[in-house]
Amino acid sequence: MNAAQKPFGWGDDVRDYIRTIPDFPKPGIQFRDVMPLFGHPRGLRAAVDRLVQPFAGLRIQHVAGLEARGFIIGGACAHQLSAGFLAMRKQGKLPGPRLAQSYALEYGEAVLEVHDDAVEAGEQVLIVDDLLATGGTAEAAVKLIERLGGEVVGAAFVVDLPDLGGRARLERMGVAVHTLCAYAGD
Ligand SMILES: O=P(O)(O)OC[C@H]1O[C@H](OP(=O)(O)OP(=O)(O)O)[C@H](O)[C@@H]1O
Ligand SMILES: Nc1ncnc2[nH]cnc12
Repeated sequence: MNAAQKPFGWGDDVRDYIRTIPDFPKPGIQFRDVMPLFGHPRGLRAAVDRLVQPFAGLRIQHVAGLEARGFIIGGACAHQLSAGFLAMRKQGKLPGPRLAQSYALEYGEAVLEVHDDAVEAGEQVLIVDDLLATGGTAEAAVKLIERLGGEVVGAAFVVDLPDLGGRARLERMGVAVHTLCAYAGD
């Protein structure tokens, strides 16, 4: 039985539906693949419900999803919170006037961009992504939202890799971090 066929119960650990692929995309990286969780009918529902739970009842105007897997789970969370969806895109994808922020990844470097009219001053934004590693991507998202005048109410991730320091890095910036599971020590 593969993960998509196994029934998902409310008490289940989301890790049972996340696959680890060694040495992807580079030797030494343990790639935590959330797609079996997102591909499971009740797994996706459980992930969304658990991610938005601490933020339900807040006045959130936008969920900012980080390209690319953050678009899947962030779009679903935006719908659940009756918020708009804000696309934080990799460089070169946005057609209109935009702000850019460069950052370092666990395995490379990149630039995140957002349209310069995507957030009104004072609007509250929740950041959502599949995984928090070094926190470089999420830190770039926080900086872009704040440069636009928005307020980051929190950042929610399915997976935390605490050994890579992302949670501590975001918390040092004053961001409330919510994660559903962690992989540490390997
Ligand atoms: O905390 P960090 O060290 O910044 O790493 C986390 C980011 O890395 C992955 O995205 P990736 O850049 O691989 O893009 P993808 O979703 O397009 O595959 C993941 O989806 C996060 O966005
Ligand atoms: N170990 C990892 N698994 C999946 N996505 C990642 N993004 C950064 N590090 C990752």
